[in-house]
Amino acid sequence: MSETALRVSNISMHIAGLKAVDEVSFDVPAGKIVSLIGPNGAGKTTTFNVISGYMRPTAGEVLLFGKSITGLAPEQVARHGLIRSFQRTSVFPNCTVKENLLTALHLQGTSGVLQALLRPSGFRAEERRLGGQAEALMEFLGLDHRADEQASNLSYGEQRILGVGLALAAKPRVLLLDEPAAGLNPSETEDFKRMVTRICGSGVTVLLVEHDMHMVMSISDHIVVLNYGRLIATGSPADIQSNPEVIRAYLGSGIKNAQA
Ligand SMILES: Nc1ncnc2c1ncn2[C@@H]1O[C@H](COP(=O)(O)OP(=O)(O)OP(=O)(O)O)[C@@H](O)[C@H]1O
Repeated sequence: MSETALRVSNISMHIAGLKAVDEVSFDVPAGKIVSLIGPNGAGKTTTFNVISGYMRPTAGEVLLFGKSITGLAPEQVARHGLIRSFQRTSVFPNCTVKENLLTALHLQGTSGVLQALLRPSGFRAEERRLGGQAEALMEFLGLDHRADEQASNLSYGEQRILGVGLALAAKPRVLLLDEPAAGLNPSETEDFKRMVTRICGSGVTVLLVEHDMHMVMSISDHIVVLNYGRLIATGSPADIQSNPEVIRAYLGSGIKNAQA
């Protein structure tokens, strides 16, 4: 059996008297792609906010590889290896693709002004090391041919991929993706799906919130369904597609949308 990367244990998040998330528990196995789905207002974003430290849950616990990260600030959660990539693109528009990745890598690196002043050769070695990592990341993302392009000149799909690249620069063990396919055209969605599969293949566990049911059903190992803040089903894509409660609450219209 595979190790549990992320355990969400009985979390509740009450906001102004509303049970946005109500006693939700699920596991994300290491090395898998898990999708969190459900109708608008079901509590998906709130669950992401709790997991990634943007909200402290009213009750319950979040464990990352067995260690509690409940109530930690987002930067502390990130230091433990859980990184969240946001729905809106968050690239530096006036920098090139390579500069974007180098900036993100520098934030993880050890070089600093003091080190540069004290030991310029060490600083140069660090620059070379990060340059090599940026090249490898660009190749992994399929953006190597765009290395010197300003990020604002990339297509929307490429900008989303670069946004994920910035998250990957932090070397996550678990990556949370918030509606990665939103606004992407079908061919960009295919590119994105391939990249998510490659990310998972490289050993990073992926949890995503997504409304595009074609994407969810084709890439997920496991699906978690929320409705009105409560967990109503978990299972494989096949289990979920044939679950009457999920069809009633969500997939009835979701499948129609996905096929449109
Ligand atoms: N900061 C907040 N203040 C008040 N209500 C909130 C807040 N955040 C979430 N809610 C409410 O909590 C419930 C769950 O919202 P949430 O955004 O988590 O759902 P969702 O499943 O992500 O929806 P969507 O698919 O539309 O993004 C909703 O009823 C929402 O209105």
